[in-house]
Amino acid sequence: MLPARPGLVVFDLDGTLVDSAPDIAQAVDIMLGRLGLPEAGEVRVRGWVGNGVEMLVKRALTGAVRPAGEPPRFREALAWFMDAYAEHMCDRSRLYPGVRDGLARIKAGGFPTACVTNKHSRFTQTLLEQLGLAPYLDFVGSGDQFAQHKPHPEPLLKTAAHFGIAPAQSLMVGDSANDAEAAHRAGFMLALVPYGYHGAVDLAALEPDVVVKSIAELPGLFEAL
Ligand SMILES: O=C(O)COP(=O)(O)O
Ligand SMILES: [Mg+2]
Repeated sequence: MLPARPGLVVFDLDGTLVDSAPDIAQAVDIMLGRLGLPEAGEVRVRGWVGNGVEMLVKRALTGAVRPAGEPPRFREALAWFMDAYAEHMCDRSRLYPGVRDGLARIKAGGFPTACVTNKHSRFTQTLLEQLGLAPYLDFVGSGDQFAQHKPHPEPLLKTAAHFGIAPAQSLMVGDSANDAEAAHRAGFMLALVPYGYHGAVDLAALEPDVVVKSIAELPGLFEAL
């Protein structure tokens, strides 16, 4: 259970609000095709999302989840990916069930809201607008807008400071080990969703305050506090 009623609710994007992997996978495969390399496919790409676009492209080029250094043709590959994803960002990406309803009720309840993602700012705002989420979010912070990515706590600490809310009064809602580590290091409360892109990680091992099956469960939890 959450230890306190949050004064700020911060949402992760990919894997928490939006199932973006089908379009990300398509753009990865377009990029690999341009380089004359075999396609990766959606199942593998799902395991590569969550650490920003540069890491995604390195993973796609090497097939390794923790690639060392910069693989050959990285810059060229990154440019191909950025172009392909910009063109196909919203072909098949969908909100997870309960997201719109949950966000609308949280906003109506007067809670300040933010989205903090490792996604590049070239894509974040457009995706939020195309999926109709922009009106529910008071602040959006993308991976390239902070010096450090999640799991580093900086994006969360800067976001809490932006609102003037103490980290201990702030809630991170995410799907991955990156979100959990960032939340713990920042001193945020943590809610996790069981879907998304956390691979085989056991959610309990990430020590969330609460696991919610959908974002629509959150407003009821807040009311109870
Ligand atoms: O890695 C990305 O591009 C985005 O990941 P996030 O929205 O889950 O932080
Ligand atoms: Mg995520």
